[in-house]
Amino acid sequence: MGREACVPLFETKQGRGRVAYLPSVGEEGRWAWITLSAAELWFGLYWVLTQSVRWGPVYRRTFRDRLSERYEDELPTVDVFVCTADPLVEPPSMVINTVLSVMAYDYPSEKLAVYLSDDGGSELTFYALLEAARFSRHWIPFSKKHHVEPRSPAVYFAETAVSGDGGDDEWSMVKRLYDEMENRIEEAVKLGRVPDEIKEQHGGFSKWRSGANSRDHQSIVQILIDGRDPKSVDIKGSQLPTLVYMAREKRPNHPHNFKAGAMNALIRVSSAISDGAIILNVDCDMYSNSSKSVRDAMCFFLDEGKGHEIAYVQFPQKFNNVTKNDIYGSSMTTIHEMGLKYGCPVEDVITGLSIQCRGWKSVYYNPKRPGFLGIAPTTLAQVILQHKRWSEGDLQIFLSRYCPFVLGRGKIPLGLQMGYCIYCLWASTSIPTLCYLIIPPLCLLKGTSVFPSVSSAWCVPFVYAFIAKYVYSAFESLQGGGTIKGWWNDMRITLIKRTTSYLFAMIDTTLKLSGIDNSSFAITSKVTDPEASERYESELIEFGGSFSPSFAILAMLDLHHLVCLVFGLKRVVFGGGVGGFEPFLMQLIMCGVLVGLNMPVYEGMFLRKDKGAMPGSVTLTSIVLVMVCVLVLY
Ligand SMILES: O=c1ccn([C@@H]2O[C@H](COP(=O)(O)OP(=O)(O)O[C@H]3O[C@H](CO)[C@@H](O)[C@H](O)[C@H]3O)[C@@H](O)[C@H]2O)c(=O)[nH]1
Ligand SMILES: [Mn+2]
Repeated sequence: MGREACVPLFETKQGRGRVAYLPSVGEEGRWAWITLSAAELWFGLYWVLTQSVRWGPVYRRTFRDRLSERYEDELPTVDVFVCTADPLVEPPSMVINTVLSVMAYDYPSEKLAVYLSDDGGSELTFYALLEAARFSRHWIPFSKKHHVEPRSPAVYFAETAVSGDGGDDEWSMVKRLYDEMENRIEEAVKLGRVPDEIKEQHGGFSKWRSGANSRDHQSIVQILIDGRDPKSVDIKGSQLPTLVYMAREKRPNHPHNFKAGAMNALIRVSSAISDGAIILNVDCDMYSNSSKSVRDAMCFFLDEGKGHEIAYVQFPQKFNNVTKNDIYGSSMTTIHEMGLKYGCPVEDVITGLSIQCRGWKSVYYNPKRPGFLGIAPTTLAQVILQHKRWSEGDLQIFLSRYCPFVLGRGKIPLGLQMGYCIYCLWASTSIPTLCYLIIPPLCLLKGTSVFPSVSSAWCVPFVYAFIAKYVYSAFESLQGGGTIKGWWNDMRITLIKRTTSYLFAMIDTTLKLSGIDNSSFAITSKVTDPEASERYESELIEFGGSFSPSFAILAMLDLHHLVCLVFGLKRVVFGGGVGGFEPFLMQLIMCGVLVGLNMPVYEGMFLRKDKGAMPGSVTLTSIVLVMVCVLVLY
C-alpha cells in the first residue's frame, strides 16, 4: 500500500450553526461568525425592547356631552401655539390654513387665543396672517353654522367641491373670498416681498427694518385680533378669538434652540396677553382635522377622577398626503410628545419624558377621526433627513443624563422606559443591520457558508425567527389598516433608514461627543414641485437631485446584493464545491429577498429616465466601487 492510503476516505465538516460552532482561529469565516452573532444578539435585545409597546395596549374614548353638561360655563382658557420657521419650505398659505382651522374650534371664542411663532421673521408670513385675520370674520361663523369639517378652508373647499356642494350661495361666497385671499398671498410669495400699497395699509409692516433677515432680527409681537376688545367680532357680531403674530429676537451668535426656543418665547408672550390655562401646540402643517379636539382634550384634563394628574394629551402624528401603499413608511405610529426642553433637536421627546418623570401622567388619544393631519415628506432625501434628525436627537437623549433608564428609574414604569428606548436606540441599529446586509451576501460570493445547512436541525431557529418576525409584522400592518404592499414598502424603507439616516446619526453623534460638530434642525420641506408630486402620487421613489452620500450607500448596498446573488448562484450551480447547495440555501434566499425588496432602487438606477431617477453620478460611483470590491474578493 502506498502513502495515499493514509489520506482519509471521508471528511466530516460541521455545519455552521451560530450557537453550535465557532470556526477556530485562522479558519475561514471566523470573523463573519463573530460579527453576525453579535448582530443577532443585539437584534434579540432590541426585539425585547420593542415588546414593551405591545404588552398592554389601551383604547380611550371621551364623553363630550358629559363635559358640556358639567363644565360648559367653566371651560378653561386655551392658548394655541403654531410654529413656523421658513416661508419657502412652509408656504404662508399653508400656515394660515392651520391657523384658521384652530381659530374655528368648537370652543368658546373668548376662551381661545391663537399665537403664530414665525422663526423666519418673514413679512410674507405676517402678511398672510393679516389676511387670515380678516378672512376669519367670515370663515368662523360659516364653519360653525354649517358644522364644517375639517376647518382648514383649503382642505374643506377641495373636498366639498368634488362632492357637488358647490350650489350653496354662502358656500360660493366664502370660497370666493378664500380663493381671492389665497391668490393675493401667493402673488406676494412669488414676488418675494409684500407690495408697497399693501404695506401702507397696515402699520405693522413698519416693524421690519431694512437689513433684518431670518437669522438676525429684533423681536416683533403684534396682536392682530384682540379677543379682550368687545369690538373684535365676526360678520355675525360674535366674539372672535385672539390672534397674535410673534417673531422672537434672533441673533447669529446666539443659539435659538429651534422649535423649543420658539415655544418658550410663546409661553412668555402669551402669559402677558391671554395667559391660557392650557396650551395646545401644532406644527404649521398640522391643521386641525376635528373641531372637537380641544373638547376631547378637556375630557381628560377636567375628569374628576384622574384629571388632576394628567400633564398632557398627545394625538398621534398623522398625515393627509400618505399614498395607499405608503412608500416612505410615514404612517408609523410614533408617539411624540409636546414640550419645551432645550438643547436637543427632538425637544418633544425629552420634554415629554421629563414631565412624566416628575410624576405627571400623559394621555395618548387616538380618536377614529384623526385630530390633526400634517404633511409627510414626499421625497426620499427628505425622509432620510428627517429620520436622521429624529434618531440623532433620540440617541443624544440616550447618551445624556436624560437616558430613560437613568432618569426614569423608579419614577416611570419599566415598560415606558423601554418604550422610549426603542426610539433612543434607533440610530444604533445601523451597525448590526449593515453587518447583516453586507456579510452573508459577501460570504456567499466567496463560498463561505454562514448559516446552518437546511438539512441541519440548527436551521430551525433561524427559519422560525425569520418567519415569525415577518408574518407578525405583516399581520400588524394589515391590522393597522395598511396593505401587504405597504408592509413590503415599509421593510424597504426601514432598511434604507437604518443604513443611511441612522448611520449618519451615529457618526454625527460621535463627532458631537468629541466636540467637532454642532446640533442643527433641518426643517422638513412642505412643498414639492408638481412633477415630483405626481411621481409621489404614483408611488415612485424620488431619488432625483445631485450626488448624495446616502443615495451612494443605498446604491452600493443594493448593487452588492445583486452581484452577490448572481455570482453566488453561479458558484452554487456550476461550482459544485464542497458541501453543495444546502449550506448556502439560506444565504441565497436572503440575497434573493433583498434583491426583490430593492427592485425600485434598481429601477431608479438603470431603467427610469424621469427627473426622480437615481442621479447618474451615484449610479456610476456605486458600480465602480462595487466592481472593485468584487474583483478584489472573488
Ligand atoms: O428653528 C425652528 C425649526 C423648526 N420650527 C418648527 O418646528 C416644527 C417642526 O418642524 P418640521 O421641520 O416640520 O419637523 P418634523 O420632523 O415634521 O416634526 C416632528 O419632529 C419635531 C422634532 O424633531 C417635533 O418638534 C415636531 O412636533 C414633530 O412634528 C415646524 O412647525 C417648524 O416650523 C421652528 O419653529 N423653529
Ligand atoms: Mn413636520
